[in-house]
Amino acid sequence: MTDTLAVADGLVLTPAFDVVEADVLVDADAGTVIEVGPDLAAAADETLDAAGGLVIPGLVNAHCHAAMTLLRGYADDEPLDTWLREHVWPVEAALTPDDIRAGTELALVELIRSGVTAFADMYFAVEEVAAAVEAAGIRARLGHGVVTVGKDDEAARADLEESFAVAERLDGAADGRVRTAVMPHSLTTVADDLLAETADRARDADVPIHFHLNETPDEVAPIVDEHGVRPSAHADELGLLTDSTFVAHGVHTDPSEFDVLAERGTSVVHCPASNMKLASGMAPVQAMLDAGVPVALGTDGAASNNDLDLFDELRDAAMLGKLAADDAAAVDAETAFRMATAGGAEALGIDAGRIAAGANADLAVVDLDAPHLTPAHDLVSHLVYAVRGSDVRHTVCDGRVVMRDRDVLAFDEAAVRERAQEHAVALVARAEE
Ligand SMILES: N[C@@H](CCSC[C@H]1O[C@@H](n2cnc3c(=O)[nH]cnc32)[C@H](O)[C@@H]1O)C(=O)O
Ligand SMILES: [Zn+2]
Repeated sequence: MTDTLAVADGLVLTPAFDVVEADVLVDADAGTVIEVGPDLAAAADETLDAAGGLVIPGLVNAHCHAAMTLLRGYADDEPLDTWLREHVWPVEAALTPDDIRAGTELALVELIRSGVTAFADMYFAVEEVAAAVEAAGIRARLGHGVVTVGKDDEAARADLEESFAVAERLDGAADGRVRTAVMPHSLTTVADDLLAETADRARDADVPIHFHLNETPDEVAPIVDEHGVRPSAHADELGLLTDSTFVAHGVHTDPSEFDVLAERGTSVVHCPASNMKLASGMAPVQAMLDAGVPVALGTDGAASNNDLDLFDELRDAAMLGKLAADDAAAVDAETAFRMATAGGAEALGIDAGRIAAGANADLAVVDLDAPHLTPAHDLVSHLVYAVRGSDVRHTVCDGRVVMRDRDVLAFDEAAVRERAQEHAVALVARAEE
């Protein structure tokens, strides 16, 4: 007999962006939605109370460095280049796998609490990240970040090989909830010959590629100077852009690049908070969407955000998108919400982002009973402009409840926080020795 779960008595956001009163009946074994409709709770084995709430597809955080929660608030108010080279990288050099486990568990608690059911992560000690994801019960596209600048040939080669080894070893882990990608850090931090090799081998192994693209002007000028083409064209010449590739940021991207990205079907993951905090710039999100570029949403790491609440990102994306386009109609609520759901699913190459019969049962229940969500003229507007991560009451992934009444089931939250705090303090002390 199948094990069923009913998300009962709430409102449900449909794929057409209508809000209906319905129960969601889930096959907990298969991890899929059986039916969306009235009065489905009576026959279910287990019920999740959604009364007073809105059931939404689980959010997808399509660009993250989860373990960087350990560096939250460690080095603020610096531009990308100094922030990375003078502050972040020296501390990261002292990271241990245990640190990464502790930081990732903290990130997972934060992600699940704000209704995220899938995320992409670029970091190292990816075994630890995968083990934490397996325990947490959500989905992820994981990869080892490769940086070759400043390394000798042997160290650079080892980093690249690790990226492919991780992608092969961990793909399909956690009952298929963990998928992988190869993740060269960016076009300016990985040598060209290794980028070309990455593209070739990724195609042969059928593994997606994820990297940072055009985050700052410093990532554009050297490529234009050396190769005479924009970075997206250069990436395309190297063979890096396919429909399974997804790139982070795309801030300093011009219309010729929109065409390349759209033609290849490469998704851009917009990270508005990180882009504002590091003063990287405003991504031309509406223009990219108009040109047919698939756009998703991400937080980036907690050290440049400084939290992992994707509802903040929704609001920031809508706001910054208007400013960038000089148009209040740009990046409207529905557009922003699609980026954080179906857009993220497309970027990660997973089936998610909608609540409908047959779809993966990845969803969250948002409490609507709050002063900042009153009155309720338009709930899609609320999701983007007014809901906070802390409004999420339950999170379900793959048909299983991962948070019930704000209690993340896989972890003892107090212990996770304490462990992260201890690891963060010891890490910084070691790095600054
Ligand atoms: N194996 C590499 C590590 C790369 S992981 C991915 C890297 O991206 C860094 N990172 C985090 N946020 C950003 C960003 O916004 N832009 C570029 N890099 C970032 C992060 O600190 C981490 O070092 C090594 O040996 O250094
Ligand atoms: Zn990043």
